[in-house]
Amino acid sequence: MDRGGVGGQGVGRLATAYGQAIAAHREAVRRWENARRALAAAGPPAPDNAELVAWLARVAADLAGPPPGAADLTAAPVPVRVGEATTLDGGFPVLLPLAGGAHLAVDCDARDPRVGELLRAVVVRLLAAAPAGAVRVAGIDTVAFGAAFLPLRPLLDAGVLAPPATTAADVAALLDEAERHARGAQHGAPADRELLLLVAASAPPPRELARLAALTHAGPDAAVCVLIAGHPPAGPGDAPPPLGATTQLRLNERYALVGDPPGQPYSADGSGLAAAVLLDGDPPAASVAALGARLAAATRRAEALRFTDLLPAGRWAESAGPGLRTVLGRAGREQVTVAFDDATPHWLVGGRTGAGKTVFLLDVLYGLAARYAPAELQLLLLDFKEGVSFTEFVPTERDPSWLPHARAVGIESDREYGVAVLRELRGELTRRADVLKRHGVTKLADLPAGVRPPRIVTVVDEFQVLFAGNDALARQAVDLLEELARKGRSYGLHLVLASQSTTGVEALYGRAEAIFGQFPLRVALPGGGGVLDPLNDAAKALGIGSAVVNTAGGAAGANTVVRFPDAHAAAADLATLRHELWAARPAGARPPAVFRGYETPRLTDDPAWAGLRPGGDVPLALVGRAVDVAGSAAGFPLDATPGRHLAVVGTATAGADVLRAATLSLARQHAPGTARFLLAPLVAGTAELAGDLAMTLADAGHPVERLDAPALPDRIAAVATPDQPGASAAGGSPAGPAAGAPTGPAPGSAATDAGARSGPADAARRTYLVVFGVDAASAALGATDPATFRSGHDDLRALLRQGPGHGVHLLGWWRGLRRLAEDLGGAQHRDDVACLVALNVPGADLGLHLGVHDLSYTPRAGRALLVDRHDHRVRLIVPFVHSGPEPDGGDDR
Ligand SMILES: Nc1ncnc2c1ncn2[C@@H]1O[C@H](COP(=O)(O)OP(=O)(O)OP(=O)(O)O)[C@@H](O)[C@H]1O
Repeated sequence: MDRGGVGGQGVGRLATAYGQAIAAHREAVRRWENARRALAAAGPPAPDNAELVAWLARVAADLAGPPPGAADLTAAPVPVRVGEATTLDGGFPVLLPLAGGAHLAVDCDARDPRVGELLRAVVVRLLAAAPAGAVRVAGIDTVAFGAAFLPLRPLLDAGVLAPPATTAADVAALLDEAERHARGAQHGAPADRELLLLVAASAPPPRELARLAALTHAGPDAAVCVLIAGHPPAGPGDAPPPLGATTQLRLNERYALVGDPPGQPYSADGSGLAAAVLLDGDPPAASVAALGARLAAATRRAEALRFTDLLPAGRWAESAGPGLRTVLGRAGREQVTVAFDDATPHWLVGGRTGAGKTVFLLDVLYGLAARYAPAELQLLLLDFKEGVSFTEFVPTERDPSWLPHARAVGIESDREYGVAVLRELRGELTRRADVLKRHGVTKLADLPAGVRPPRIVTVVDEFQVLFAGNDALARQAVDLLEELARKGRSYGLHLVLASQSTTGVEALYGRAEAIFGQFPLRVALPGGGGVLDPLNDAAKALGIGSAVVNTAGGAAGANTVVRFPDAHAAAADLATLRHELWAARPAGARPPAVFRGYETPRLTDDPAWAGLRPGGDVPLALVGRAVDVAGSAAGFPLDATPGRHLAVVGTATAGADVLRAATLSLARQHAPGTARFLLAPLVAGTAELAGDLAMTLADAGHPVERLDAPALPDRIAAVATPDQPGASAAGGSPAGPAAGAPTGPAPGSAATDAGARSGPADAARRTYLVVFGVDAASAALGATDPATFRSGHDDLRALLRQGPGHGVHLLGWWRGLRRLAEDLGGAQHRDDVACLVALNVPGADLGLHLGVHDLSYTPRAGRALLVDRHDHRVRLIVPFVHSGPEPDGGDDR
């Protein structure tokens, strides 16, 4: 049994001593030393034996070292038992160095049952030696279709063993993954390395074998350990690729012959261990099951991602100067950080509905808000769909807290709101460009900390809605988006565009590339592969709670699969954090401006209402809330210019509400007795509203008259021109209350008469003629006076042109554009009513009436278009509605 240089007698004694030592780990070193001393006493050891002694001593020391489950398999090889050597003096365990850059090859494949058993035993021992989660196993079995791995089923169930690769394509994909793993490990921090144990139960085809062989040369930093069976193959053929750092086993009928382990040879001449080895059999099924259960439990524990894991140790501790960063989740055991910076200034996020888009955004937004103070970060949050994505961040009756970074939040937004947000951002961009210029720098990051404005992250959920109309509004959105995407990077303006569908986005007038080329960071949630390159199908296999994060514009090969925690399931943590941040808000911080698409605003709830008081120069007729970022009140100043009248147009009954809001807001700007109101409820259903309105106005001390259609022409004639009797405001000898009028001139009106006659330009002396359904009076207005040949229409037109000059304004609701145009006397007179609120009027008709060819307006419930022909303002508004209790007129100031 004397094979090579290891002397049989000496080895026998050493082995016996070592065999006993291994049985009692803690005793190993001491006994080994005893054995060595005994050997030394017997004479100088042969050089070969000295090496064996050294190596076995180290093995023994190792065994006495880390307890099971604690070995670091990527730092250095660990001794793993493969069987028992038999000598004349008895047996001793054979331990081979594996992992830490050392590998194993067996010349027979797993069709020899001993090989399968050996591979499984080694897999189990390596897994048992390392901490849970530190080893991942991938199997290759192209010969027996994975049969070699069947007994390891509990490990498969535990998620530490991948389903074996059984076809050439599977093997190629597995090697791709292994090579990526190796590259990642080589560039990653040593502490984060996970060992990939590649187990080939048979040698793969030559190409793949060459790749497998290359991995054995990659060194310990690659964190790969290869166990390959069927190598080198028996029989003739091309020389197989040489393996690096590998212990080679050869099987004969009964035994295995063990080659020299890498770096720790048994022999001087490469002949290996001079003892036949009986390989270990399968590990007991119960042990495999127990190991699987232990690893599965540990994996569950390790993988339980909590929302709080995303948060930093301290709040608002980071500077946004170089960019914004937050932890999104984990890839394997590694934390994944995402950034808004020069490399990834904008993000594109895709995922089918229910894929976790809202959760993803909440994770990111709260993660950022916890890291950066509001002076470093602001948020504009815009959602186009029905849902609750961003309601978190705004105060409600139940929870008054808000996220202090949120500047504006749009919930179920209109496209117009979206464009308003983009316009606001462009304004910000221009302002920032000035600041940068003044400081002689080209990037926000280069500004001194004291003057550096916050970075602004704008999230647009379901952004494709912006382009849905293929109209002027869509074109504006595209223009704005392109400019912001292009320039935002330098100015600290970042965009997150999220969508459940990128179809329609292609129709970006050929500018999709120009826009999305500026979005290097792509996040594909389940069903969101559309944001990746067409050749990149990494999103196909995603489950809820994971995403492909790609920093190369979606290109294949730059994917990281990230798991992120379920923010919905951590509502209490979110609320705690929000309250904490809210409590820390800077003094004077204001809650975000909120636009809720479904809301029906009431005049008396609007902050502008509270600010109205008598004494201003030009009274303002408020009609609704603008669809803009600030949610400002929308209205018309009614000054002395000809044409300062209000026409509300459309059949929608909201027309009456708009007139009511305009009337009440005007009344609030007049001291009692300085304005009078002539109310003509001509449309069925408006009498009650006019009655209530009259009562409210009278309670506030304003003279009110009610008119019916027949009385209207005379009153119009009376107030149309300054020289008409009764033209002046505040009860200047009105014809008396019309039928059913509840009030006459208010008490005290006589006292104001003198003032009313003091001059037509006196803004404090006004008459407001409020007609609910001017079109209903067309017969009465059309009638001609047989003596003068003047019709009511002539007087109406005189009023429109001359009335404002002496304080008389018409507030009229027409139910059709044609009637309005007719009453005005044709298109050339359209400026005679300069203030228009269009309700359900087709956009094309409105454009025609106004002489504006590219007017984009789609009539819909709860929206109106405000047009002021004098200052060329056209904007979408949400008209004030009348519901609930009456306001209390002008007395509650
Ligand atoms: N990381 C996660 N882990 C576990 N469950 C998750 C995770 N992310 C999301 N979910 C679950 O998936 C469901 C859908 O999530 P979410 O509301 O974010 O989807 P969405 O894409 O915004 O849907 P929609 O577009 O229809 O509003 C929720 O029930 C949520 O709890």
